[in-house]
Amino acid sequence: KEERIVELEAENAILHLKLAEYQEMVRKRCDEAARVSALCTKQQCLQRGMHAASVQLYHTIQKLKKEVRELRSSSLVLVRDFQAQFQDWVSEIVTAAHSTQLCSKALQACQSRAAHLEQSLQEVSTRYLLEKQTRRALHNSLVELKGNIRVHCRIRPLLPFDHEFDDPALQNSPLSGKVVHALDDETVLVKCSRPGHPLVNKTYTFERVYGPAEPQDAVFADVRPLLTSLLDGYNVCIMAYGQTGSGKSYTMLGPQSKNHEALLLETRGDLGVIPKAAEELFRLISENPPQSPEVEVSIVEVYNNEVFDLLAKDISPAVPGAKRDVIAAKEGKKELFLPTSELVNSAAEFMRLVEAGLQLRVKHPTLVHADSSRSHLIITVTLPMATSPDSSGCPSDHTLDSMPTCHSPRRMVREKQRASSLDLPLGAGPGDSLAHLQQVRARLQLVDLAGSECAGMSGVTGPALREASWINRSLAALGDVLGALWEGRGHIPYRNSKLTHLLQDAIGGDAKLLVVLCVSPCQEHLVATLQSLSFGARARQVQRGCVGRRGPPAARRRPRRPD
Ligand SMILES: Nc1ncnc2c1ncn2[C@@H]1O[C@H](COP(=O)(O)OP(=O)(O)OP(=O)(O)O)[C@@H](O)[C@H]1O
Repeated sequence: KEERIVELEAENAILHLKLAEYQEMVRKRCDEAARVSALCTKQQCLQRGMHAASVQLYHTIQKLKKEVRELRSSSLVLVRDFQAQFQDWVSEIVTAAHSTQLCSKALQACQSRAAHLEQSLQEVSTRYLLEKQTRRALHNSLVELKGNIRVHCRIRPLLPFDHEFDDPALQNSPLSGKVVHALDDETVLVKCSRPGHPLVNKTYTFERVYGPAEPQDAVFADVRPLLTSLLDGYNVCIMAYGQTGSGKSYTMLGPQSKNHEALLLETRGDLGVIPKAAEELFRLISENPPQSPEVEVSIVEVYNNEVFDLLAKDISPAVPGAKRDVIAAKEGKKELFLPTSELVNSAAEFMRLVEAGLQLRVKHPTLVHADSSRSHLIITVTLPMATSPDSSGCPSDHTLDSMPTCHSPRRMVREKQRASSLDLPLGAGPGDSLAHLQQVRARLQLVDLAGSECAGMSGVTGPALREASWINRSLAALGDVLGALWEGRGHIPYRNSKLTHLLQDAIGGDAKLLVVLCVSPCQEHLVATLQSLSFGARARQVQRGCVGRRGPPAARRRPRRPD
């Protein structure tokens, strides 16, 4: 029994083990069944989604099929349209090609016509230029025959010290802008406007008008022929006139700097009339070998109606060097001022003298111009002219200015002073007859006038006001002299001012006189500009009779460019 019990217990244990095994299998099968059931559920969902998607896809495909059908029919229509349009275009292109051919033929015809017209325009322009030159030459000859004063006008550009400079709106405003314009190379247009009044345009005609952009070279190009005339024996005077700050010193000397040495160093284009004239003078002299290379220079300034010698030397050993000396008029047959004169052999020597003189010139800053010249500067260049003893060649009676050759320079200057003080030929002894004199002199005067000014605008007081008053008085005296000459009065009031007294020969005599009017373009200077332009207009009306030449007849000399 016990064995049986053990057997049964062992059997029971085995059965328990099997049961546990079967339970484990059942649990695994249950897990698998659950997983399979979840997969089945998921698959069912997917199947449902796929069904819905396939239904949607079916609808979409149906729709797309419909659209493709529509597209096909509309593309057929488009193709048909395009073919029709293409046919149109082809026919248009054929027509255009045809008309292009016609046009190119017409263009060729036009081009040859234009070339022809251009050529004739060129011919006409050349003829016009020639005619203009001829007219100008004839006008110059007429001016010369009548002894008229040539007047050129230079309009300076707007400059940083002008109110309008930085403001383009002001520049074009009729009440405060640029009101003076060069209409062409002979006409100045002034737009006169006052608040509450209509705009009045005034025009002035001169022998030459330089616009603001015209360089120094353009001014000198018109001065150069006068130097040829000087070497041909004519007295010449070139004078810059205008209100303060209008560009007189710029025109005559070039841009000014405190260091006057700069005059020699300035770029060539900027040099003014005086340095360029010096170079041209010595160039012309070097081309004419019989001509003496020495010219005599004197420099004076008229300041407060006194004449100052700017080349006077202080000979006292204590203060050697330059001295600003007053010159009193010497009474003789004719009152004369006798400034120191020096002989120079080259343009560089000439300019060194000018620079030395400028160091002594009186300047004073004003509200209108920070570097205002307070005196009239007169540089006189006297040139001995070689001639034969019997050559008369001189229509006027200026042989009194003749002088003999062959003296040392120092003696020549002294003798000249002595002779001119008596108004006799230099070196002429008691027995000398004028017919035997071997040289005559031609004179070039280069004048940088002080500028007229309105004390209200320039803001000067005290001594500067006195200077301004003398400047205005001497310029008024210049105007009076021109007025008297214009009216042909018997008495010309040269002696009313030292300025007119000194320039008497140039203004009323036989010199070729060129006045360069300098004007500002600004509205604020309009009154002074109109005054300057009226002065110029009056000056060119003055007829002084034929200008006279000193020296041998033109036939004996090398031909020069006509002035
Ligand atoms: N054409 C120009 N181009 C450039 N700058 C100019 C011109 N004209 C004048 N200027 C300048 O304008 C200023 C005044 O000119 P400038 O000294 O020649 O006047 P001005 O008429 O001699 O005056 P003032 O009578 O008071 O001495 C200077 O700074 C000068 O350099």
